Amino acid sequence: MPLRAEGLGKTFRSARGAAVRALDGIDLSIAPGEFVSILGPSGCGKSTLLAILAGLDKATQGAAVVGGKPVTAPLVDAGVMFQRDLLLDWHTCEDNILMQFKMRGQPTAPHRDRARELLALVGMESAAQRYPRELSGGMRQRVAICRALVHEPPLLFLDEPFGALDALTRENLNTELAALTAHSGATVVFVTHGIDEAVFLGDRAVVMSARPGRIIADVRIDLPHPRGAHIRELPEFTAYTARLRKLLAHDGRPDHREGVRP
Ligand SMILES: Nc1ncnc2c1ncn2[C@@H]1O[C@H](COP(=O)(O)OP(=O)(O)OP(=O)(O)O)[C@@H](O)[C@H]1O
Repeated sequence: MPLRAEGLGKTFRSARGAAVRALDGIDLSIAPGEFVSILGPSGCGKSTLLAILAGLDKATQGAAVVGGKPVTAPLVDAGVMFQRDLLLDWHTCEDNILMQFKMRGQPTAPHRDRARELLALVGMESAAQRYPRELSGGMRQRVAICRALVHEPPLLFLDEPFGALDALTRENLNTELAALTAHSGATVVFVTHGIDEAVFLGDRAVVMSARPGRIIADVRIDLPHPRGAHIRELPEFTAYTARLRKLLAHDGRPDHREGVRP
């Protein structure tokens, strides 16, 4: 499903009434099936942008448009995943996944096989009847991925889903997510602080400036699919990460410190 931000801006009112301009003039167009990573300094408005695109928050300027229609309410078809997995500790992993259907007032039985299939795809088949509290952080995020995908959403919004995990688990989950999203054909918006995972997963990496967040670069990641672990060994991979690191470090400005000795 195609997704657009048109001149999107957001100003918050702080508790004391001061204006906090989080986003300014965001224009972004995402094609169906595209995976777009969003990078930017802390507090630049990445989560706010994601929330507006998903219909969880409202823009104060411009609009989010999904499938040709302005977004005015939470997108019920979308899959979402956050840094905190938000699994319900009193339900089994399988029932957490099936919550997608319960929440929509739909029967869960027809989807039980699919839930198990997804768990197997992320190496968690033995966890179906276990409770989230018995699992490690990485295992919980695997269950959360299954929950975000089980209803086959045409859109997926991921806000730093692996931010709290160790580097190796994160790399493994990146590989699994690449395979799952390539297979599902979903349009994905992925907010991250991780330059490596932005490149590894993305068809594009969008870089935002410090607040108010504006788009300062939109880099097409021309790496082959399917994205397996070998991708990280390619010289092009390193070239992309170096380029993005530079853009983030300089916030899109020329390096004024060039030639300045410490
Ligand atoms: N409800 C709110 N009320 C007031 N200000 C807010 C609110 N939500 C976010 N902000 C402010 O808007 C700015 C953007 O926040 P946002 O969480 O979108 O940034 P971010 O890029 O996702 O940050 P991080 O990378 O640290 O998660 C921040 O300055 C934040 O303090």
